[in-house]
Amino acid sequence: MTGELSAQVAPAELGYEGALRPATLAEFVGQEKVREQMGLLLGAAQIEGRTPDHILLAGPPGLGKTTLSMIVAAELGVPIQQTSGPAIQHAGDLAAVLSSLVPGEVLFIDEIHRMARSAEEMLYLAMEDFKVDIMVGKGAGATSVPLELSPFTLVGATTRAGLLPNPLRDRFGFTAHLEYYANAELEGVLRRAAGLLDFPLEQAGIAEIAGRSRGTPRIANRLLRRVRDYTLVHNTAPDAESVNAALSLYDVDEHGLDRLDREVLRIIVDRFAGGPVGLSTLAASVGEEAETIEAVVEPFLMRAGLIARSPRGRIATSLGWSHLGRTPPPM
Ligand SMILES: Nc1ncnc2c1ncn2[C@@H]1O[C@H](COP(=O)(O)OP(=O)(O)OP(=O)(O)O)[C@@H](O)[C@H]1O
Repeated sequence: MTGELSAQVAPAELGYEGALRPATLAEFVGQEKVREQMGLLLGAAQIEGRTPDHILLAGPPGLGKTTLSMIVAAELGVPIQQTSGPAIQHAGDLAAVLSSLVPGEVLFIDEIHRMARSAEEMLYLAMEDFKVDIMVGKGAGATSVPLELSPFTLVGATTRAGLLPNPLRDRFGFTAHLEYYANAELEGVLRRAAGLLDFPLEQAGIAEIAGRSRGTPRIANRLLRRVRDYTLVHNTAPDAESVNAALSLYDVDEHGLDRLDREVLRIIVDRFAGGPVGLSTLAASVGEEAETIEAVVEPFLMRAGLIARSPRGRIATSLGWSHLGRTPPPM
């Protein structure tokens, strides 16, 4: 353990998300291509008795990046240390984590695009040669002392692969692009989770939740839990009717839009006459971080065809207008 910067992950991680995390590649539902690519990468490394190439996981939140990093460690039978870009403010923070790694260990850096620039530069050498140069002293008397590291596998996760500097991106031997899950895959995620929770939700209910989960397993699992709460408290059957009642109580509409999504859409339509609206104006209007709007809300609304991006900002499509029950202005 290296203080607050990283946390050793106990195998039986507690909590709802932890309990539902698949532990092996075989249990990981969907993302066929990524699973196959990853399986090859890990298999070849194991045959040759070396650490695999460093892995970059790119994609929107909640699609399984943290889960995959743990699977990499579990499949290789090695420990994992987790940290995140924002926790690495200085090169020294990174040096402390790197020097504590045991041979073969997986280092998971979430939101790697938010790491300090000085640390990024240290990481280049560490990834390539398992070495870092530590600066000792200040000013004219400062010298750099090389430090050998244990061989390790870096698993970086980012929602913004485009923000990574090229030299860093190039040092990952494999980039997995995680895509939103198809409804059939989400049904698989939900069936697995319902089984683990001992909740006999019928197929129509599973399909209903999948359709409202925005292609995201984390959301699917969260909605499943709300539905389970509902059936427990109201003593109703684990069926589609309970799903509809529970999800309307939690303001998740039939397309999976939640309160924030609808608010963003409503502001574009009502306050800005359909747009265009710039990201920062939009974020300020709904009182949310621009990053949340950009990484979570927008991709979903765009995928659903409710908004579009123009060079001057976001605009509501005619589908977006009609989703709110408004008539789009004539073109
Ligand atoms: N392919 C999958 N099969 C089954 N469950 C999954 C899958 N992917 C994700 N999950 C579940 O979804 C939840 C969220 O996954 P995870 O935390 O790995 O997402 P993430 O992409 O790392 O998100 P973030 O970037 O926000 O941390 C976990 O509870 C995990 O069990």
